[in-house]
This record gives sequence, C-alpha cells and structure tokens, in this order.
Amino acid sequence: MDRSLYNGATPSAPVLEMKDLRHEIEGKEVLRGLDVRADAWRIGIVGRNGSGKSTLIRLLAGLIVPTAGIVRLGGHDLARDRRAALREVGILFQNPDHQIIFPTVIEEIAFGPRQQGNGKTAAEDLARSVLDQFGKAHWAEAQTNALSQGQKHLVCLMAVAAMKPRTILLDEPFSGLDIPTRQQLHRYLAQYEGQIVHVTHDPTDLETYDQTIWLDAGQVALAGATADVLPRYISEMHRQGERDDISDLSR
Ligand SMILES: Nc1ncnc2c1ncn2[C@@H]1O[C@H](COP(=O)(O)OP(=O)(O)OP(=O)(O)O)[C@@H](O)[C@H]1O
Repeated sequence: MDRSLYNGATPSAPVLEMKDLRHEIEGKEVLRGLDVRADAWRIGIVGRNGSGKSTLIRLLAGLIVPTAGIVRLGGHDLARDRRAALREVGILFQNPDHQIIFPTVIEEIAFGPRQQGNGKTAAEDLARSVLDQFGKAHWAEAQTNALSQGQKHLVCLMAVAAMKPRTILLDEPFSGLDIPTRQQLHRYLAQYEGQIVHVTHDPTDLETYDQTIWLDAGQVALAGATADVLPRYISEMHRQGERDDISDLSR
C-alpha cells in the first residue's frame, strides 16, 4: 500500500496514546484511568455495551475534552488542536443519516475537501477521483436520500476518504447491516491506505486487525496483538453470557 498519500510522510502508523485518561459524564466516571499505547495501521476497540468505547472514540477525535489525563493521536491533542483534527482524523458513525447532509453524492463527498480549503472545482474533482477509485463514478449525481443503508455507509466512507485523513475512526459503523453488505464494506475499508481505529462489540469485525484494545467498565481489560486479545475477549464474553447481569440496573 502507498501510505505516503495519506499525510503520511512517515512510514509508521500514528500512535494512539492515553495516560491516566479519565472521563466523567453527569458525575459518572465512564473512563477510569486508561493507560494504553497502540501504533498499528489497524486497531480495534472492543467491549460490551456501555464499556466506554464511543466515549473513547470521541476523545480520540477531539470532539470532547477529557475530565483528566492525556489522550493523543499521532502526537496531537485533537480537542485543543482543531486544525490538526481536520487534517489528521475522519470519523464514521453508526447511523449514516446523522452524517449525510447534502442532496447529491458528489456534493456530500466534495464537502470535506471544501472545508479543508479547496475551491469548488478542485473539491469536486477530488470527489470524482474518490468515486472513481471506489468504482462508483456513476453515483455522482445520485440523490443521497434514495440510497440504501449500505450505500449510504459507503458514501460516508468515500466522503471521509476524500479528506485523506491519516486516521479514520469507526464507531460501530456496520451494525444493522446484512452480512453481504458488511462484507463488501469491509473490503472497501481494507483498501484504505491510512490508519483505521474500529470500535465494535463484534470480534469478527477485527479478525484481520493488528492490535486490539479491550475495554471493560471504563478500564482496559487487555491490550495488545489481536491474536492474543480476541480469543480471550470471546471466551470471556461467552462466560458472561452464561450469567444474567442484564437484570443489574447499576451497569
Ligand atoms: N450523554 C450521556 N449521558 C449520560 N450517560 C452517558 C452519556 N453518554 C454515555 N453515557 C454512559 O457512559 C457509559 C459509556 O457509554 P459509551 O457510549 O461510551 O459506551 P459504549 O461501549 O460505546 O456502549 P455501546 O456499545 O452500547 O454503544 C455508559 O454507561 C453510558 O450509559
């Protein structure tokens, strides 16, 4: 893969770094002292519902400021350095309807490059080249509201890719999609030359990933090579599935 295109003058992946990272929401400590360093091109974040995954993704993207501690991506504190954020990071959320704002595909994809300072024609040229790269040149004038959910996800991915961030953060982007659509979107994602940090509770999403961080109740249960972390996560999830903690209202 030619990673030099993606703001990546360096051949190494951006480093995710957390030092005693803490975050409270409405008085509840959602993240409780995370100390992690991960530096692969493909990083997964797994954990049960409510373990703090989405909060961590928002902190990494700089969308929220931590209550205490340090969180950096590629050496940047993105909550404080919004210019770097625009260049370094793109984020894909679970629901594409919350992300798509323009009536046509080309306008949607050209929006990010416009925000980055490109003129209208240059931004549209960039958008067309991304559509071409994904084999979707014929989608340019399509109405975004007429697309299927899977197609909308792909438009969001292309819109993020058009900004060429070094890192794309994915927050459970494929939940609710059927298996063939998920497989196809995974193939498109695999083509991305930049770094991908993918939050999911589904370990099958991460089988090909290099490193995985497992969050449990706002703390790191385990972090390291996916080949080590994932089997232990799966067996613990099965063990917990035998119990009945769904009835526990303190979670
Ligand atoms: N806006 C909010 N107000 C109150 N509590 C919140 C808010 N956002 C998150 N929380 C709480 O913070 C904790 C972590 O939530 P978060 O969404 O980060 O977890 P998650 O691992 O992404 O969960 P899921 O897999 O269900 O999306 C949960 O207990 C949640 O109830």
